[in-house]
Amino acid sequence: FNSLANPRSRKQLPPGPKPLPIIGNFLEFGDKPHKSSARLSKSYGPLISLKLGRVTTIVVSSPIMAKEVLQVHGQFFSNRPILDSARASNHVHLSIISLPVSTLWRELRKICNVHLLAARVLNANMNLRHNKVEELLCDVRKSAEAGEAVEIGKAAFRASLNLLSTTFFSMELADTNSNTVREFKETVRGFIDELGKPNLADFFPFLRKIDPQGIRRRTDFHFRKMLDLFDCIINERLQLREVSGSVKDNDILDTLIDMMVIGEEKSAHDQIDKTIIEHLLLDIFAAGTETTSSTLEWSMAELLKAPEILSRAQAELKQVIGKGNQVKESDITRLPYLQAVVKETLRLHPAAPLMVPRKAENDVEVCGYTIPKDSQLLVNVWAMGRDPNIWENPHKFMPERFLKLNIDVLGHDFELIPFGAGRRICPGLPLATRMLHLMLGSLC
Ligand code: HEM
Repeated sequence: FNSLANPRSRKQLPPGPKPLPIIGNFLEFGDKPHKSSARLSKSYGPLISLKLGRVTTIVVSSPIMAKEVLQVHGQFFSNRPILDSARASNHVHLSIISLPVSTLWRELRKICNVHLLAARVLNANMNLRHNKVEELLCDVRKSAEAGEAVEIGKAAFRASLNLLSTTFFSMELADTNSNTVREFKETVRGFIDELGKPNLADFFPFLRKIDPQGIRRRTDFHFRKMLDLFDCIINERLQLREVSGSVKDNDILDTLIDMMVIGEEKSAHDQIDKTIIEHLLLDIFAAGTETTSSTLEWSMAELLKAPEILSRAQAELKQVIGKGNQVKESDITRLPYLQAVVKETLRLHPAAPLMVPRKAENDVEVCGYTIPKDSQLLVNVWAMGRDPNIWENPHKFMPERFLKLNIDVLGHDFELIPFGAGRRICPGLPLATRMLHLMLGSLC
């Protein structure tokens, strides 16, 4: 695997199926691209190239190759291709997800890492999440007492959204106005659905102007609604501050507003204004809700299919926390089996099976092949999680495997990277893992 072995002049694309004229390999790629590219990798190897319309797409599906592109050559794959839907509401120029590595992107990452999602901040607001989980349990109990089935997917989405909004806005959003909560949920769902649809304009850039499926237009509508909502929340808090003098909640919303005010005074964060904060919140809610709730839903589905695993998780909870006591985030480190259940869920059902696309900034030589400049790079996390060369009984849900393995999801162990790796690794990882363990432990 000497990535510099081949002379630069011999540009050789990684192997892959022959593309058809115009559509390229769209038919092979299909509507379950993580599964189809896993199948193709069996014939062509762990580094394959496909042509999707006009876009050269490289799919990586082994930990060694993932390390090559995300770590060894990470600096050339640190940006992302721009989805046409991200152009809605001018989001692309302010979005932490879409921005290339730049001063603004670094500033936004710093805000996330230091002010929003650092352990110190998450410890300070964990009681808010504990209260919200109690509400989830109340709803589930009520349904159980009435003999009604609980739709876990719906409950998980609601709970994830509530935990996220309570973390960022304290209690206000969820408590003051239930219409706002409902509208918020519908809007988040709306744009997540749009972002999940394959968009012809991304594969045939000349179609961008006409937005053939109307995805950018509808995304624009949802983005505007969300941005208006964040604007209202910020304005309400600013008014509250005016009424109560300098009294503050000292929560994340206050921190963000302080940054904005400092921004107006052009000191430390002189790039950060209200618009940027609103777009950052938009990304956080887009990236943090469906991912967390679908992972929780899969965990519950796997546990309900395997009662002996559920019993073992319950026994651990009973022993460590005591029956009837509330699970707290501070208990997670003492619950190795629960942690193993979450890892096993992320191995089999990563919320982003092909990670979030990256883009090659230059021609890059990897293991004797050339990944051409501007091609899109996908890392098949789903295929690596099910690779029999890496995992024993790869398709079986066996949390106990992680009790023996020293593997975590923090981006160092390339066989398990559900949150990505390298400089664009998911900044929400610390909050996502807290929410997942808290909700799953509580439901168990
Ligand atoms: C189970 C839950 C989650 C999973 C599996 C997940 C997974 C991912 C993945 C795979 C990436 C791309 C990483 C890369 O390119 O290396 C990502 C990026 C991102 N995630 Fe998450 N995520 C989750 C929850 C969250 C939460 C709760 C938040 C916010 C609080 C969040 C915010 C973000 C943001 C802002 C990015 C873009 C970072 C950038 O491009 O610089 N995620 N996530």
